[in-house]
Amino acid sequence: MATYLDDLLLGARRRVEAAVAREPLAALRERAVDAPVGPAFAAALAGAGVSVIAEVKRASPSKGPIAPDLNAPTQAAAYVEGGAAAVSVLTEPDRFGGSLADLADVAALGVPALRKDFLVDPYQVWEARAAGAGAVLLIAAALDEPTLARLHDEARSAGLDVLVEIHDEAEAAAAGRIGAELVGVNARDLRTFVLDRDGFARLRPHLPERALAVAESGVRDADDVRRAAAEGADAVLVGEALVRAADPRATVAALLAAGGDATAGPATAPAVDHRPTGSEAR
Ligand SMILES: O=C(O)c1ccccc1NCC(=O)[C@H](O)[C@H](O)COP(=O)(O)O
Repeated sequence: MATYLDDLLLGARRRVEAAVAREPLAALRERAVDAPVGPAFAAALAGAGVSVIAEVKRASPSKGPIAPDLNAPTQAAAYVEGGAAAVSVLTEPDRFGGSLADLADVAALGVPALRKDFLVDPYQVWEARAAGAGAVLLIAAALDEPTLARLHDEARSAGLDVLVEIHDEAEAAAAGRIGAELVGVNARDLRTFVLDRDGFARLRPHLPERALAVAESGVRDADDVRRAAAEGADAVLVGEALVRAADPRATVAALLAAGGDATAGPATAPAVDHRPTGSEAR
């Protein structure tokens, strides 16, 4: 029986086909390398304490509509004022209500931005680059290992960082083999939507030694961030709790403080970008 994840992957393939018909890969690449490179994503997470990757999320398969009227750049600006190191933007339209326009609008703020979507084709990597993203998400559960490695290499050659998302020991090992430098443990099973709140602690020792570790999904409050910090997270990725918050700026600041960053508060300096320039990424 087809799962939600299968449907999401099928939808992604269909959107790629339609997009290629409008703009072939060669033309997209040409446009992408001429666009300014987005601020570095991974470097922004490497500071003291647990960094916050704050997500722009209007809806989800597990919850339905969450914040349907959310304005992506306004929400992202509040996150940045609260001290978020980076912003995750769901670009999947059918179940999450997102778009590449949201990604471009958020990236235009000058914040490191992650394209969070169901990537199955190099074309989507170049769409992210053209929109000004600093990173893309690759979901190990959605890709066989050769495809995961190919998309990882494509993203790196496009000058993007890659957050490799895993759910178990086998996927953690695959992340190591492909040279992942940024690995997220998603507490949410993408087929059943059940949250495994012990998953990060269980999988943390299996992550590639030098990789930054991100705890994704189900982070509700300061206690959850304290727990992630104690379990060895470098960053937490938080969606629903922030889009439902009455004051997203203050909520990010409170999560950041719980993560042990003595400098918690409004972000003042952009992250240093050590990645290739647009023409070097060509
Ligand atoms: O959120 C879902 O229901 C979902 C279902 C199937 C695939 C992916 C899904 N979410 C994407 C994410 O990974 C989360 O948006 C992200 O980690 C933030 O999670 P949360 O803080 O629990 O909103």
